[in-house]
Amino acid sequence: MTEKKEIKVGESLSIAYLGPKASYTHQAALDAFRDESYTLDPQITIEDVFSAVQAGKAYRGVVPFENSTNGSVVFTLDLFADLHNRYPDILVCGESYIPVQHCLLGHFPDDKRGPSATPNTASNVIESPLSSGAVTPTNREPIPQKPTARPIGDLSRIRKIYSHPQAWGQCKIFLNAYLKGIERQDVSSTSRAAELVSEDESGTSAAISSAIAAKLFGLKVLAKGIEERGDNTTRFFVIKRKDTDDDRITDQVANDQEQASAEQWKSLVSFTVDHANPGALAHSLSVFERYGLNLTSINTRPSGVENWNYIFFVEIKGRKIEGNEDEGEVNQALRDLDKVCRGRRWLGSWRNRLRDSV
Ligand SMILES: O=C(O)C(=O)C[C@]1(C(=O)O)C=C[C@@H](O)C=C1
Repeated sequence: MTEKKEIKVGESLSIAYLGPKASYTHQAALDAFRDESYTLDPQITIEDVFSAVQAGKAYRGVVPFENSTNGSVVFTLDLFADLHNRYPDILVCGESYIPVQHCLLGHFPDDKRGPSATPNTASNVIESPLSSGAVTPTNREPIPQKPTARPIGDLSRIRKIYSHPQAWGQCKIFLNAYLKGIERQDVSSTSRAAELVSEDESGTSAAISSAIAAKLFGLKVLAKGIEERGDNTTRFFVIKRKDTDDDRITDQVANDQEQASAEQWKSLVSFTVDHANPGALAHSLSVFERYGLNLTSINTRPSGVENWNYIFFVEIKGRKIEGNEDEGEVNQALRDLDKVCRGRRWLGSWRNRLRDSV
């Protein structure tokens, strides 16, 4: 996806993304903003991306939203839930699908590293899933899955693995088979994990990250394609501030090209319901059916108001038309939703990119 923008001579627009360089979000940012007039600006956390866009320091932001194997990125959903009203002007204005092939990155034993780089003799280090019992049927897993990837190097010295929390769930089978019981540490991104391992003098840590990160941080690929599904894909959102000047231009151009194809668009809305009222959620969802709007995803997060109350995120096929609140199916559905839900927040419309990439 490539965004259009009004080009002002000499101006470089900043795109905030979850960094450091070589994160999957970096790849998504490169995919969405190919034009050289954009400057990609790595941030430490997903929240920093929201803050930079909300504060107007960044023209756009790129954040992970969901993974095809491991589901929603809850950090991002919580920022959209915005329980403390810190990001009132953030809207989604684009999406990007990036195939995610994870590698285990680390050091080979012959790397010149510190004295502690001695083999880990802990009995819980599994060298082969086939001989180790890791694929033995159990009550919990009667048909155990075998990892599709095998280590290229020796993993016996690894004592700690770093990665982004989303990655663990995408590589469960490999980790269970070859690195069961090894300490795992969550870090802010997979490329940050690679950076930390590159700084580890002992040579006994590893990262789940990308092959690009291996090159950037000078690490060895100890195993490749360790995700459990070959079609593993993460979806990223491009976010903007709702009052960004260039939107009018972007939307206008898009409008001319696609007047008749609301199907080509997706929209996100969040709402809360009165949990004491039976049917409150069903009534809220029925407004989309009423206007023939197909739902493409539903998520929930705790509402922050009361335990066991939720904020619902609904994604639909269709586009909100700005200006005239009574025009178009999405506008009408939102008007009806306001009558049945407790509170609602509009979170944007953007071009559907699913068919472009997978
Ligand atoms: O850590 C990164 O490299 C990211 O860009 C984040 C992220 C995510 O949050 O889903 C992106 C893609 C992968 O699914 C794993 C991690």
